Amino acid sequence: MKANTADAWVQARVQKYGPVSKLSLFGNPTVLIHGPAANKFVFSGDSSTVANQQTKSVKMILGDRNLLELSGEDHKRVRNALVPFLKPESLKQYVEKMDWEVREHLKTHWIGKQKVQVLPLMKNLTFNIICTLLFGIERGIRRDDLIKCFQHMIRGMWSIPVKLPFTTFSRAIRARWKAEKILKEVIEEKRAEIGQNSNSNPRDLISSLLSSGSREDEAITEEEILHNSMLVMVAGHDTSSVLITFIVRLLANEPAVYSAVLQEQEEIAKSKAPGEVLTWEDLTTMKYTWRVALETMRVFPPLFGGFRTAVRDIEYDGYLIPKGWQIFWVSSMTHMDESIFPEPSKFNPDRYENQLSVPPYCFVGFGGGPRICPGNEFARIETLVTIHYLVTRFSWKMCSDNSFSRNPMPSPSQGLEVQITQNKTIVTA
Ligand code: HEM
Repeated sequence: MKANTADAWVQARVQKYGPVSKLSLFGNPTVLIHGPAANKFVFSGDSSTVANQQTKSVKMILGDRNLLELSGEDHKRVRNALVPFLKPESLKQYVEKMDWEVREHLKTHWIGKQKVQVLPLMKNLTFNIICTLLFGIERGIRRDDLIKCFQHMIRGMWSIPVKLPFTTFSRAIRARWKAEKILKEVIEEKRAEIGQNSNSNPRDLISSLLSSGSREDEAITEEEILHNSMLVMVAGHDTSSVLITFIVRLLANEPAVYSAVLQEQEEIAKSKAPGEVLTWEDLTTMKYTWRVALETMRVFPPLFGGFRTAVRDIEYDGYLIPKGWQIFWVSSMTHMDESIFPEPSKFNPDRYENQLSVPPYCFVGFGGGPRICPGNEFARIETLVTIHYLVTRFSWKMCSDNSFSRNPMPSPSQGLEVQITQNKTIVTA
């Protein structure tokens, strides 16, 4: 994984052993499957066939009531509480806040600089966006403390769960308790606010969760709010920061795509008065830029794949998957299948001109079925707003080479160091 040999490794296995093969991963018997039918089988499987299962480290760090650990009715109930705030109708009103976060970030970290490292900066930006929009946590000591906690927690999620002092995992567990303490204070504050003004619409995800479910079968517990807040912070900022970073890398390597994105974004920038913010309507016109993002996700999916567990003996494609075995799905084999995406190595955003031309379960950057990423619209908005300000205000060229590793998210060499020049043509505010 680390040296980015994962795609080649999967391809070699499939060539040698065929579409279904068994192996041992993390000490567990595992079946590797791929392709649209496999994706459909994994994503649409119900809790009587496949269960979602994360590693022990992930479960201990995020808590056992987070969505990834839940199945059946429990999963449905918690997901139903989470989703309303992440729907386009709710997110529409937050474009202005997102716009403000991006401009503040650029003022602090890009303007006046000659070189920047894109990936760490994008992690900082997407974390701040989540804190403001989803958790209503203002800038300051509390937010800075949370960022530090989450950095340790994310490192620990991919480590071996050894609870000895000074291990990455132990540091992650200590950070997790500190993050939980901060989030508990935030929940108490939001609860008090709701108590004082029970008729107002929820302004962030925690308030929305606290206000959800008046019926007993809809209610979500405080523990579930905590564990899912931690999940959203991790799932939300790590993935989007990788996507934005790889778009920046791609735009440096593909001049024709860069010109087309710039033209689309300049049209919008020219229609604005100095300092005027982007609106939801502006985002709906950024069609080409979003196609570039989709194509970036096809070639460099932030999530390489994932795991499920067979709840009972299951027959798949003529093979028996025994109860308790891990099922490993990978996106790259489907995304690089030339019968679905002709000339798969060619970067071609026009593939998505007609969304219906991509058959179901073939583009799985956001997963599929009942566990499809509930943050996909949130990711779309933050990506488009960020790319708008980056291309209209800066030009860049890469300082580092084109290589990247996976740990397990794709991570460009030297965090993608780029040399930047500030554009003079568009008025900045
Ligand atoms: C480019 C950005 C993103 C990518 C590529 C991405 C990708 C994915 C994928 C592939 C899954 C399904 C995993 C599986 O079925 O095993 C998933 C699930 C999830 N994502 Fe995202 N995600 C992104 C952004 C976000 C954001 C911004 C949020 C929150 C605001 C979020 C929250 C979640 C949650 C909570 C789940 C678990 C859903 C469930 O189990 O029901 N993601 N994501």
